[in-house]
Amino acid sequence: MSAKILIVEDEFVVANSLRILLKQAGYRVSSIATSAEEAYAILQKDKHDLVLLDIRLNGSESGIDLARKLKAEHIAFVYLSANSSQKVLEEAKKTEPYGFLVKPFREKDLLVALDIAVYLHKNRLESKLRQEALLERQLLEISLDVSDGKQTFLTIARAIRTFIPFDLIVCGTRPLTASRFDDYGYLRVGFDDYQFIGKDELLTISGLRSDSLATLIENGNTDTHVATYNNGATKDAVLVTPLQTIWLNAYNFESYLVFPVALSNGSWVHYSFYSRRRDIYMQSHLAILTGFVSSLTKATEKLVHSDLSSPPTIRLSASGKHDRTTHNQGSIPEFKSIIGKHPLLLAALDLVAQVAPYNTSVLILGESGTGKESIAQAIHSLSARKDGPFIRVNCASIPASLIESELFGHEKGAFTGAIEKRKGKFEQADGGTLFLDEIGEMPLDMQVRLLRVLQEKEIDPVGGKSPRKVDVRIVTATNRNLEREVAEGRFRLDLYYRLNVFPITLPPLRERKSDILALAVYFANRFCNEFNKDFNGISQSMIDELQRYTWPGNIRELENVLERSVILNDGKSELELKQSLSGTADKVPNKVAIETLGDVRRIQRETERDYLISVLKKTKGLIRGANGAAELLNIKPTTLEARLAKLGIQREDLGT
Ligand SMILES: Nc1ncnc2c1ncn2[C@@H]1O[C@H](COP(=O)(O)OP(=O)(O)OP(=O)(O)O)[C@@H](O)[C@H]1O
Repeated sequence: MSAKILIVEDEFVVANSLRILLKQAGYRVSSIATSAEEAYAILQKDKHDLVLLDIRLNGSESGIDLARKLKAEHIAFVYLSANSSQKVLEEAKKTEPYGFLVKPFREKDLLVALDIAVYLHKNRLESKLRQEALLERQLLEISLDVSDGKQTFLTIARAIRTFIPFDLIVCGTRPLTASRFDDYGYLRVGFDDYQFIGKDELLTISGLRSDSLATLIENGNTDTHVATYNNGATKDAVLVTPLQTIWLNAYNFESYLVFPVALSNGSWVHYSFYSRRRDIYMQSHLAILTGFVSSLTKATEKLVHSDLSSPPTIRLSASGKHDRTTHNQGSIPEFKSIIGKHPLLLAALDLVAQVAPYNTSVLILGESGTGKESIAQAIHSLSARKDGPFIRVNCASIPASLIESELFGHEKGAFTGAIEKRKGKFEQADGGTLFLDEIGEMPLDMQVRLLRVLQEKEIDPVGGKSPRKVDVRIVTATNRNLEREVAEGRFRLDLYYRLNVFPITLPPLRERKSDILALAVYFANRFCNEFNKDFNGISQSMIDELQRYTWPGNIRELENVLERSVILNDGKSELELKQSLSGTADKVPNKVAIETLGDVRRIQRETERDYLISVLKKTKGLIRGANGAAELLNIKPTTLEARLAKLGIQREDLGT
């Protein structure tokens, strides 16, 4: 049956022509509402598949206000709007619309947008239902489990994490009194790595004495109700309790959400979620918790009746520090080569774990060198397709004239030079994953073909007579702002929405500087192993420099810097930088413009080249044997020769 649509538009002429257009295209238009209030009343009475929504409306509420309600109730909507200010567009984007049409639009644009909205809604709904079923099952399993209290709480935290992101989760019984302060929590310190925080730890971190904490609790108000707090957001002014202030300050949290659960004995347990990110908690998070309140209550009953004093799974070590459950990305081996614990990276990995098992298309966004390919690989390895092929295509590196046959294959004789039949990347990826890197570079005519393949799930090889079915999961990546590309006419809106079903954004390295040291040590170990050298640590001055730098080339640039440092190291001392990093403007006054990753690579190559030439000059060109350059650099002569060849260093360069 065709989709049923409600039009919310206060300009009669526009609304009426939309109605005619949609009817002609086979949609059912139930009615036209001119205000958000009227539309909401209609939607309460009658189920609709989609709402077409103007932003500016009659009445006190705007289309964006209505959209927030639609989002909470999982009703799909597409905005229709005349040119709006950047601020309005930002607000509209936060409501996660299923499409956006700017007036005046063409009939074709409208129909494509609706088609995609219906597709997206189906996908999002399916994935939401799957996730909810999983959470429900996990919570019920917890209520039947026999673990100790701390383990039970950790299991609850892990299950909820996918739905309610947090850096710290705390639970405690209420009403709260100083004599019965039993709040405790888990601080997330890795993908699946948590640190237990009880009263003692809270006192240590806050620098408070036990009696001051007691006074604070006795004299202060306590949290008594559901609340979301977003620092900086003035709209939701809530009273922050003294205890919450301690948690907020202890870890520099910016947002929190409190959710109370009523127990059968009349008492309450409060779950508090804290995050270092601003404005993260929304009504939709509370709606999720409310939806699970019955199974969460069962798990909580189990939690409060568990023996908290039984041997905890996570033990305190003699030093008072806590042993971690795992290192790196913990229980997921596919993440083991993804180093870092920054909340922005962990948030991205949560999304990866969430989407990987399904066939949903994923769009990975991030600057060059942020690890997009590594993430695409992890999505494949975590999916049921993991034994199938993982095929990568760099859309930027294939000439426009070859891209069609490269992707879809060709028959023998299809064009001059096609001397035999060739399978395209789609067919090669059959049963597996096709990773289309730098999708923003794909020519417009190929974008149409790609859209068709995504819709029909079949390909047309060049010169072929009939289409062939393919079973491929598509993961795409780009370092471009695709929305801007769409606005400037270089990327098709319909393809953008099709690919953007599940976006994952990777943070640039400068926004996760706390991961730099771990990454540097990881790369240092890797290259020392590769070049067969001992790793003697990284000098403090190099660490300081790495921390100060802004990393335009992100992790790839850091990897290159470490490779060079290891090559230039004698294997007996700490790694040094030898040459300062070149990206920070204030450090290199008259530097050449460094605008692309290519510039960074070129400078790195030149530095390494200069250094090797200076060493070769010292050894008078001698590479092998005693006092040869290889010995001075403590690398194998063959490795040095390979580097010299790669950098194009010849005898003439030594000036001898
Ligand atoms: N979190 C990480 N831990 C360890 N190594 C990483 C991590 N992220 C990326 N790398 C490494 O950094 C390098 C660059 O990563 P990758 O090629 O995945 O980036 P990219 O975003 O796809 O880059 P581009 O946009 O230029 O294609 C690779 O060698 C990868 O193995």
